Amino acid sequence: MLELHAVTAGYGRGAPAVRGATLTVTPGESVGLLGPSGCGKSTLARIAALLHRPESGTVRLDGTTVTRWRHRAPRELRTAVGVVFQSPRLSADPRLTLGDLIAEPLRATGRRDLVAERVPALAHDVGLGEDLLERRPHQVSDGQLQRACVARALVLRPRWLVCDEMTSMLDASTTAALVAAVEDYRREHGAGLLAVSHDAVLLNRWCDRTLHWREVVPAA
Ligand SMILES: Nc1ncnc2c1ncn2[C@@H]1O[C@H](COP(=O)(O)OP(=O)(O)OP(=O)(O)O)[C@@H](O)[C@H]1O
Repeated sequence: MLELHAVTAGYGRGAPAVRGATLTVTPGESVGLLGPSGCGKSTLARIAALLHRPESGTVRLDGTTVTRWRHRAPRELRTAVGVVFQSPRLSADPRLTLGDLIAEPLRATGRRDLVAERVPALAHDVGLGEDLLERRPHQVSDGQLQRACVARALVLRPRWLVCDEMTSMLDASTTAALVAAVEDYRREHGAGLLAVSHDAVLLNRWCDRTLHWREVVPAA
C-alpha cells in the first residue's frame, strides 16, 4: 500500500505548496491525480516517490513509515518506487548513452549482472530500437528519450510507479505506446501506479480511478 496521510509540504519560506493531502493506492491499483496547474500535484508526486520530504503528515510504503528521503531513504524503499517525470531532458544525464541510462539503476545498486538481460528486453518493451541504445540524449527525440526514461523506471522491477505528466509533451502515438508499456509491466508484475496529469481524458482511460485535487486536500 502507498499511503499519504495529511501531508503538508513546500519549498522553504512561504505558504506550503501542498496542505493536508491524503491519498492511498492499493497494490496493483492505478490511481490518476488530476488538478489545475500549480495546485501541487508534482510536489505530491515527488513526495510519493520519496524525493521530497514533507513538513508534516505521514507517508507509508508497504507498511513502513518513511522517515528519510532522497538518497537517505533506505534502499529497499527507494528501489520499490519507479518514477517518470514530464521532461526527459531534465531527468537524463546527457553524458550517458540511452543503454547506460536504462542500466544506471542496476549499476547504482550493484546489479550489473542483470544489465545484459534486462536492458535489451526493456528497450524492446518500450519500443526503442537497439541502434538507439548507443546514442546520447542530444541524438534522439524527446519521445525516444522518454521511452528510455520509462525503461529506466522499470529496470529495478518496482512495486510502485509514479508518473508525473509522463506524456504531456509527447504525440498521441508515443503516449499510447508508453501507457501500454507501463500497463504491460503492471499486469506482469502487479505494480501500483500514481499517474499525475492535467489531462482528464487520458487519466480516465488509463487508470482504475481518478482523483481530483479537491478530493485529496481538505477544503481551505
Ligand atoms: N523547487 C521549487 N521551489 C519553490 N517553489 C516551487 C518549487 N517547485 C514548485 N514550486 C511551487 O509549488 C507550487 C506547486 O507546484 P507543483 O509543481 O507541485 O504544481 P503542479 O500542480 O504539479 O503544477 P503543473 O501542473 O503546472 O506542473 C507552485 O506554486 C510552484 O510555484
